[in-house]
Amino acid sequence: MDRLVLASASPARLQTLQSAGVAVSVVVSGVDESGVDAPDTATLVAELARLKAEAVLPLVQDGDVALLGCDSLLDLDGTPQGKPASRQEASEAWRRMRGRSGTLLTGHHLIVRRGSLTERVTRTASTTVFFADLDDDEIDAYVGTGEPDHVAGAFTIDGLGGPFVTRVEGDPHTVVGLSLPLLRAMLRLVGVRWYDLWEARV
Ligand SMILES: Nc1nc2c(ncn2[C@H]2C[C@H](O)[C@@H](COP(=O)(O)OP(=O)(O)OP(=O)(O)O)O2)c(=O)[nH]1
Repeated sequence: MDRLVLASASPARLQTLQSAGVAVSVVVSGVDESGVDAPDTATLVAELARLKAEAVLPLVQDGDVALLGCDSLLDLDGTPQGKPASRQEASEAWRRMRGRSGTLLTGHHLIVRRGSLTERVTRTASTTVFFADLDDDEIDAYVGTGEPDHVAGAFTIDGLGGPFVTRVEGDPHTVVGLSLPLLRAMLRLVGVRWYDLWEARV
């Protein structure tokens, strides 16, 4: 196993893996997330991650493969928040979030196929995110950049939203959309060592 197939259109997930030296190919699942329901946010992100990875598996050519699907949502008071549907929704989300904390949950579904054996591992990582107490003008300015439109919970920790997150408790990569230490542990459960996936380095 010398490459990971990422079943995600997320530039943040791809960048996270590439920065960690992982040889990665992207096959976007195109899964419609809208109709999927679950009793809680942790279960929902795990199910969405599973749907994405399983949708891509048949698209990957035969042979051995390690394939990962992910999904991220912000849980605020038990309510899952994905990407805002509008600028208005992003503003309303920030008015709820400011000065408080929420839990960013990222589901991971790993499929490893070796010959006729296919193994699956699903795990969810959670990181608590503490938000600065933005005033209305800051919220309007940040929402106006358009960055919140594309990210779960309408914020980033590694982009324009950086100043608006005062601290995190847990793996920060989970917030960006893919927990590297969790993926390492998942791979190990199915006999893949992290360094097997490192891009050949000169
Ligand atoms: N760079 C960055 N991206 C973030 C952050 N928080 C959330 N995101 C992004 C990661 C994902 O691209 C997106 C969450 O949406 P999804 O989990 O549905 O993934 P996405 O629709 O991007 O692609 P996919 O459904 O996997 O094909 O939000 C952050 O702090 N930094």
